[in-house]
Amino acid sequence: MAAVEVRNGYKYYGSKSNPKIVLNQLNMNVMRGSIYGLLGASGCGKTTLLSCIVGQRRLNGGEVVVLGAKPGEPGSGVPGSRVGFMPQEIALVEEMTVKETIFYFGRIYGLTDERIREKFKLLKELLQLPPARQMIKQCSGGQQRRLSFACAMIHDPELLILDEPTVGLDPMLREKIWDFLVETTRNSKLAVIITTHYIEEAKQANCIGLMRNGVLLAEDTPTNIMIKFGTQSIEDAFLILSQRQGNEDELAQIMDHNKNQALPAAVLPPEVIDTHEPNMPEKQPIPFEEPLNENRKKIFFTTKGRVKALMTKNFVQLFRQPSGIIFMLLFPIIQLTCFYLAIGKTPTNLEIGVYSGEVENYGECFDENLVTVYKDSDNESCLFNKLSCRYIRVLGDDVATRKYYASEADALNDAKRATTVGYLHFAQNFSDSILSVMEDGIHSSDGAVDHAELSIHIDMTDQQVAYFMQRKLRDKFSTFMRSVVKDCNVSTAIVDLPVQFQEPIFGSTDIEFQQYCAPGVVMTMVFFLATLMTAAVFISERMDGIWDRTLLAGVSATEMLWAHLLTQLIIMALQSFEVIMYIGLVFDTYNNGDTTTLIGLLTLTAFCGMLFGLFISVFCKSHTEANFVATGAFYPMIILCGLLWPLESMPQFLQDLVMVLPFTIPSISARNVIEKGWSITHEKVYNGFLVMAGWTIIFFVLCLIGIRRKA
Ligand SMILES: Nc1ncnc2c1ncn2[C@@H]1O[C@H](COP(=O)(O)OP(=O)(O)OP(=O)(O)O)[C@@H](O)[C@H]1O
Repeated sequence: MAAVEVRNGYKYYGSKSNPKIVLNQLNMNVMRGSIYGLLGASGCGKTTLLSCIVGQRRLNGGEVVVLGAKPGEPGSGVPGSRVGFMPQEIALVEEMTVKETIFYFGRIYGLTDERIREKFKLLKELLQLPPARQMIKQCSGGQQRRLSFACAMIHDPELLILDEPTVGLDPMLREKIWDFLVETTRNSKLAVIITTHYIEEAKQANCIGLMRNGVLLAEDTPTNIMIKFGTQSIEDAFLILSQRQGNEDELAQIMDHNKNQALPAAVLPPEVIDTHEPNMPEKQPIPFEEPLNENRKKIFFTTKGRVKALMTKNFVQLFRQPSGIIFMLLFPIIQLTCFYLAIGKTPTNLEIGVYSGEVENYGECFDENLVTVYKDSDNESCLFNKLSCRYIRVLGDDVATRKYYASEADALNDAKRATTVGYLHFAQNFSDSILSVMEDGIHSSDGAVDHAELSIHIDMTDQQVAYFMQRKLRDKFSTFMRSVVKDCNVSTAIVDLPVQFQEPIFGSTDIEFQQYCAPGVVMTMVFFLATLMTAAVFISERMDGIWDRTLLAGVSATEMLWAHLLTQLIIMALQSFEVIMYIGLVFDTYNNGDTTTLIGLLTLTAFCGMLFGLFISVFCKSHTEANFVATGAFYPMIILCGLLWPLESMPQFLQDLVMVLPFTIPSISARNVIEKGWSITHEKVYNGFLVMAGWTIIFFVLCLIGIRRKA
C-alpha cells in the first residue's frame, strides 16, 4: 500500500506570469514499510517536493496523497503526528537542553512523559545523543543533526521524512542510522523518504527516485536501476540518465514554452525511463484512509498540553538568553532612570551676566553695612540706595551663576559668544527711578518708568532654558519688590499684578514637565520594548525553522499564538508591576489614584505592544525589515500622542486622527488616575482601556489571519 502518491505534481515559485518551475509533472510512489531514497543535484527541487508532501507548501497543479489523505485536510494527521519531519536546517531551540528538546517535541506530538522517557533512552543509545543536560548551542553540528533526527522519530510516525539527515555525520554513524531505518521499515509499516547527497548510501533504500530539474527521471529499486543502465553504481546510472535527459537549454526552452499555460504539459523527455510500474489509474479519487488507532488519539490531542509545552519553550528561550532578561527587566529600569534623571529637572551650571550702572564696585553689594532702603529725616517717605545690589543679593546663584561686568558692551559680548545665557541691565538711576515711579504713580515720566525697569537680554535659542530663566528672574523680581515696599511700610499690593492664580483645581502650582509626560513615556516604553522583543523572538524562530517545524508537528497557528500571548502576558504583568514600584519607590513619584488600575493599563499597553511586534514579525521577512517598521512607527506615535506638545495646538483634522492612536487617550487616562485620582469607572479613565483593548483586538485578528495564511 502506498504511503505517499504524487501525481503530475507541478510547483513554481514567483508569480503566475513569470513562474520559476521547480516541480514539473512529477509522479512518485512511496510504499509503506519501505525506504525511498530521493536523489538529485542541489537545487533540483527535493526540499520543495518534501515540503508539499508534509503539507508545508501546496502544489500548483497535480495531486499529492499522504497516508490516504490530502495533507492539511482536517483529521489527516498531516501535518501532525502521523508524520515525522527532519528539515535540512537544524530547527531546534538553541537555549534548550537535549532532554528539554526531546520532551518539547514529545509533548507537542501528544506523548505521555513516561513514553517520552522510554523513547529517549532508546534513541539516545542508537544515535549517540549528547548528555541530557547539554545545551543545544553547546552541541557540535553532528550532535545537533542527530538530535534533530531523534525529534522526528520520537512519536513513532507512520511516515518519516528526512532531508539530508546524514550530512556531517561520520561513516560509522551514517551506517548505524541506515541499519536502524532498514530494520524498522522491515518490521513495520513505517515509510521513509530520505534525501541525500551521498548517492551510494542510498543503495540500501528499497526504492530510489532520481530527480533532475524538477523532473523524476527514474523510480525503481537500486539493483534494477543499475541493471537497466549496465552500471556498477547508482552514481554512474544517474550520470547516464542525466545525459540522456538532454542539455539544460533544451529543458529550459520547454519550460519557457509552458510558462504561459495554466498547467504545463509534462516535459519528460522521451528517453526518460520510468521503470516502476505504479499500476495506478490517472485521475481516480484516492479514498480517505483512517489513521492507525494510536495515532488517531494523538491527532486529537488536547490543545492544553501543546500550549503548555510551547509556553515552557518560550520561557526557557527567554530566560536562558541573558539579553532576554536584560531586555525585559533591566531595560525598563535603565530607561526610567534616564528619564527621571534627565527630563524635567531644573537647569544648572548656567551663567548670567550682570551689569548695573549704579554700582562701580560689585563688592559693595555684599557689604553687610550697605543699606538699600531707609526712611528720610521726617520719616515720611523712603529713600533708596543701590537697589540693584539688593536684587543681585535676592537673585543669588541658584538660578544661574552671576558674572559681573563693568560695561554693558562687555556683558553683551559674552552673551553673543554664548559664554553666558544673557545679561541683566540696571540703569544708572535705577533706584531713583523706582522711587519716582512709586511716588508719582500714573504721573511718572516715561524716562523714569524705563529706568525703573530691570532689562533682561536673553538667548532664546534654547527655549526651555530661556523659559526657565524668564520665570525665575520674574519671580525673583517680584520677591525683591515686595521686600522693598514692605521695608517702606507700603502695601505689597501696589507691586503685585492684579492677576492671582488661586489653589489649582487639580495638581499643584509647581507641577513639573516630568510629571506631565511620565505616563506617556512609561507607556510608550513598555509598548515598544514588548514590540521589539516579540518581533525579534518570532522572526528568529521563523528563520531558524523552529516555527515551521512546530507547525509541521501539528500545532495550529492559534495554539502557537495563544502560547505566546499567555507567556508574554505573565512577563508583561511582572514588568508593569516592576515599573510602577520602581518609579514609586525610587523616584518618589506620587499617585493620587489606584495603583492596580495603573498596572492594569500598563499591562494592557505592553500586551498590545507585543501583538504589534507579532504583527510585524508575521508580515516582515527579516529582522532588518521588522526594525524599520518598528522604528518607523515609534516616532510618529510619540510625536502625535501629545507627550511633547499639547494636542490642542494641532490642526483639527490631526487632533481627530490622533485620538484613535494607541497612546493618546490611554496616556491622558493614566494622567487622570495619577493627578486627579479618578477611578476606572470614570469615563476619562476607562476610555483609555477601551482604546488600548481596541488596538489589541485589531492586532490579534491581523496576526491570526497572517499566521493562518502562512501556516
Ligand atoms: N521560497 C522560494 N522562492 C523562490 N525560489 C525558491 C524558494 N525555495 C526554493 N527555491 C528555488 O527552487 C529550486 C529548488 O529548491 P529546493 O530547495 O527544493 O532544492 P533542493 O533539491 O532541495 O536543493 P538542496 O539539495 O541544495 O537542498 C532552487 O533553484 C531554489 O533556488
